[in-house]
Amino acid sequence: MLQIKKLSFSYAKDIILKDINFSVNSGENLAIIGESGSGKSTLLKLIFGEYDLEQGQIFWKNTEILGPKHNLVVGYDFMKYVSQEFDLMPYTSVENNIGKHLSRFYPEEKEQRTKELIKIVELEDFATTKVKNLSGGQKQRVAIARALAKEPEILLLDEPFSHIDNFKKQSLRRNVFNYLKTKNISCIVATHDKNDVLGFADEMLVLNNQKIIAKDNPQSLYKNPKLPLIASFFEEFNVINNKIYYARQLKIIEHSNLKATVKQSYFNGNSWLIEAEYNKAIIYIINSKPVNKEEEIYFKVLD
Ligand SMILES: Nc1ncnc2c1ncn2[C@@H]1O[C@H](COP(=O)(O)OP(=O)(O)OP(=O)(O)O)[C@@H](O)[C@H]1O
Repeated sequence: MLQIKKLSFSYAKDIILKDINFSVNSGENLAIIGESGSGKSTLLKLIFGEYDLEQGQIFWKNTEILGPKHNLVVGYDFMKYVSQEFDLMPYTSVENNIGKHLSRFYPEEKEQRTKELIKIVELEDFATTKVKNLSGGQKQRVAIARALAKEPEILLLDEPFSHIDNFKKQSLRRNVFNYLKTKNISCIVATHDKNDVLGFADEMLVLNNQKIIAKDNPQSLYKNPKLPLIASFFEEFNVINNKIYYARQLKIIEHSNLKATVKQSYFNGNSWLIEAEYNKAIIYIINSKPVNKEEEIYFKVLD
């Protein structure tokens, strides 16, 4: 189990994280969300041992994770970290990057393991390509495969699919997260993308103003977002009478005492997002078809 106890950290004078406490079980997938600059990457780097803590402690099982003041080399064998920078060897092939840390004394196993990982990240066609000739998304996939090569006990992923196109994203998420579950590898994912969370994370932690403001499973946080910040991570939402409603919880009807004026309609695949003015504020409603600008509509709120 990973345990974070009373962690606080500042870069120079700016306090980034204050009194952070949480734990992650073996095999658990924890998603960390929060606005840009809320400290997600910093928290991952602290867990990896890249910086010294100002206060608090981090443990993986019985090992205390210590920063550079105490360790000549950053990091531990049981933990891997895929940063937003990837840190690959550009002039070396995909397969050599992935197999780099695997033992050369067992060439057959090394080759088999490398092949297995290349398949997980769907890079079979690029196995012998030099990394410098890959796209950003392909490099990101090499970095993920390399982190998995020696089967860590815990994996830290910073925006792991951010450079990967939408065609590949969903299948890669399934490959990687299912692989981690089968191997009982704990995983912490910092992300802006709800699709990295819904369907994969066991728990979700929300960072804001140096603190954890919510921690629960994604289903609960999605169904009952207590704060606009949490709702905004998932979908377009409205605050009506101090309650949060997703756009799909507002329904246009023939007549009601809630009247709004339409400002814009946006096609979003399954339906249309209607932007309208209600009580001098902008609200969003999901509708099956577009509505003309300046048309007056009535709506009801579904609980
Ligand atoms: N090496 C550093 N030195 C000083 N300040 C830093 C450093 N790295 C990050 N910061 C600051 O710390 C704060 C948190 O940054 P961090 O990268 O952890 O946020 P984040 O939530 O991961 O953001 P994003 O979602 O944009 O990646 C930001 O205000 C950032 O400017």
